[in-house]
Amino acid sequence: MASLSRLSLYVTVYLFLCLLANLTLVVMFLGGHTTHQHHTRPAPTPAWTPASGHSLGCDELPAIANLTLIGSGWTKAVYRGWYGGSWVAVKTVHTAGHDMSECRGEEASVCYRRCANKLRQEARWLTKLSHANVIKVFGECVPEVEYSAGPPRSGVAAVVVELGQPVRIVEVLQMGYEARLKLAVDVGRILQLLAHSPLGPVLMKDFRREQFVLVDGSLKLSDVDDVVVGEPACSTAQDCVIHDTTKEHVLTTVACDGGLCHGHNSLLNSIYAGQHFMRLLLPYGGPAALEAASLHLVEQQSLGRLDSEHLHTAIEALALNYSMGGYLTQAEKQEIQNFVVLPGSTVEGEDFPCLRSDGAQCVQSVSSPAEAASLCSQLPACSAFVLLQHWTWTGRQTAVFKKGTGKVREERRHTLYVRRGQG
Ligand SMILES: Nc1ncnc2c1ncn2[C@@H]1O[C@H](COP(=O)(O)OP(=O)(O)OP(=O)(O)O)[C@@H](O)[C@H]1O
Repeated sequence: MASLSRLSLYVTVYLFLCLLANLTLVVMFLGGHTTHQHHTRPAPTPAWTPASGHSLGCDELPAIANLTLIGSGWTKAVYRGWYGGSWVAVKTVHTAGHDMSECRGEEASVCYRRCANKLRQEARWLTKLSHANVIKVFGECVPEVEYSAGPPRSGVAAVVVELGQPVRIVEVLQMGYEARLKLAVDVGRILQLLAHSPLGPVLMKDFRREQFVLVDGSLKLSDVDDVVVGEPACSTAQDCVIHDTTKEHVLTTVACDGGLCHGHNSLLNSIYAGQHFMRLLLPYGGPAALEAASLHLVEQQSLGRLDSEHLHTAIEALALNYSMGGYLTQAEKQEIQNFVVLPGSTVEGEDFPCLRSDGAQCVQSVSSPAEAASLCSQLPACSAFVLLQHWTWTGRQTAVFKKGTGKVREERRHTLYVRRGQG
């Protein structure tokens, strides 16, 4: 009964998310722009590339073309713009945002300056945190001038950064296992960075998906204006208690040592990351043999038993296990003996659909020819498979499974394996 009501809760949440996603699309359509599709490339503006190392400043800001608002939060309004042949994101003060509208008692210019300083501080922290999973800063312009509202132009505080796309739950849920595993590895690396950053141990007070963006399939930290640098102060262990998200139950306590709660930030970031990412990214869709380990990892994380360091190690180990096929049994590894190998050959057609992939072809990455042989043996329709010269980010090779070997032809870049007694 309990699992039935949990199931109906999941279905309701899922339907709500779908509805939300559709509404968002309608709103974006009516608004005349999409937040994630790049428009046709405009003509190049001044010679500049993100790799040039040249930092953009107030002089370059007016030359950023095709500005479109792509997102906003409490403090910032973010635009996409075109500069020197590349798309960039321009962060500005959100003049209609919470931080500006909350300070009614003060002069607008005072509030604006506070927000502009927050922008500048964020640019500094992003630069100091420099990492493959942190958005790159290309320049900033925070002039000491009077408050001036509107899109980025001279006189407006702005920080130019690498452009990403928002992390949308519906899209994440539609990703294949390997793409989700990549994001989980990225979360682990971001947690590790925050725990041992050049700034000291950093806590993301407001750890939500909105604080991250996707760039070419990688997760990157993009919003660090609301972080705490350094562990909280304490006088007894009681000050170092970590509660669950409802703030009602004590999850765990870290040591109070030398007046600081040691490991507090690392543990709390890990708990938040479990709720907002790992729960969605890890448990399902991978090899059945990895499911139990993945579920255990997510559970340990939510209970506050895995700090950032341990989570990072565990997720890297999981990814390595996946890439090497460490989960295969001896019997599964032996299946390859039932196949004949034909290097430089392929099969034309003979495709069949399967649960592992979309479309008419059965395509999947494999850790080795032995894993492909084992998978083929488990599929009643399968009598051969072709290994392509294509490897995924984990180093696994792409295999195409075939139902017959009617038309075998030469193909230098393929290796054909035919089940004995077939064809
Ligand atoms: N580099 C980027 N590329 C693309 N979109 C971005 C980028 N940075 C931020 N955004 C989008 O703009 C939104 C607002 O940006 P940001 O989170 O920095 O503002 P904020 O005012 O600090 O938000 P919050 O109130 O959540 O703290 C984000 O949720 C994200 O969707």
